[in-house]
Amino acid sequence: MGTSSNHPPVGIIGGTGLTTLSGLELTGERPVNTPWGEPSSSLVEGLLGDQPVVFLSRHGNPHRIPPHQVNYRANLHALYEMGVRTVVGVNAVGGIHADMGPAHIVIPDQIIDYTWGRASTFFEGDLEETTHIDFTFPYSSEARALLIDAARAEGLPFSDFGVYGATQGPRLETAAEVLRLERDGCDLVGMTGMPEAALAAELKMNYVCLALVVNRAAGKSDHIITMEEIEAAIGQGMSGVRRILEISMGGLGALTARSS
Ligand SMILES: CSC[C@H]1O[C@H](OP(=O)(O)O)[C@H](O)[C@@H]1O
Ligand code: HPA
Repeated sequence: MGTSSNHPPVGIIGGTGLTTLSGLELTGERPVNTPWGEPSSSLVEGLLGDQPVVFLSRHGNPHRIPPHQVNYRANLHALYEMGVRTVVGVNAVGGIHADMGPAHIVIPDQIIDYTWGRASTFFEGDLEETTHIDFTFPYSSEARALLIDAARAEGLPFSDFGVYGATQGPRLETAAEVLRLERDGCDLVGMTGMPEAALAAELKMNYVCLALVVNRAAGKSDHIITMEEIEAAIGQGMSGVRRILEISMGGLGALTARSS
């Protein structure tokens, strides 16, 4: 067994195509419960290099929870209780920007939230005061820089910018909806980026999105979207995502908690 750094564990929330994290030297696995209910999966503890990691599968393992039914509050709270202060959310996305085709990696810098009806805050119920967190920059700039450096070092096809449009799902979008997202300034579309990012911010955790484009968004190619093309893009691109995680992990572990 390898030796562990003294850094707190980094949380990795794996999405479509990343239900388990190969390369993790396992140190434990436990089911947990939280005041917000059960997380999507048990929490898998291990080492990536010498960095402690806690891995959680957003859609469960096996993949069975649709995006609008993920218990995002339980997921983030469970990671927080394990000592995690920096979280990487790995997401499969549709590419809207012309340069963001299948197997392209994106480290986005902004979000627009189109989801509805999801439990999206920890600040509700019997409160002593209302709380409005700042969310100007939803992703940690330090964590983004580490992922960008790793993608560059590996020579992977990637973009260091992008607006993630979070839709409700579970259906994919219409072509007109994607045109609207594009007019709004979205470069990517996915179904799970929110409220995950906002809940991490409420807990003062650093949060960063590592997105793999698995299809061109609806209407942006000459064909409809198929699961076959999505699986092919995952097969082509997820190894790069894993490499970025491996390379950046020590730096992510060294980050201090979000200041605002
Ligand atoms: C057609 S795949 C859609 C599915 O994949 C993405 O999940 P995740 O962000 O967890 O990787 C997307 O948000 C949908 O849930
Ligand atoms: O085209 C998409 N739309 C929404 N979510 C997605 N997740 C992967 N591809 C897509």
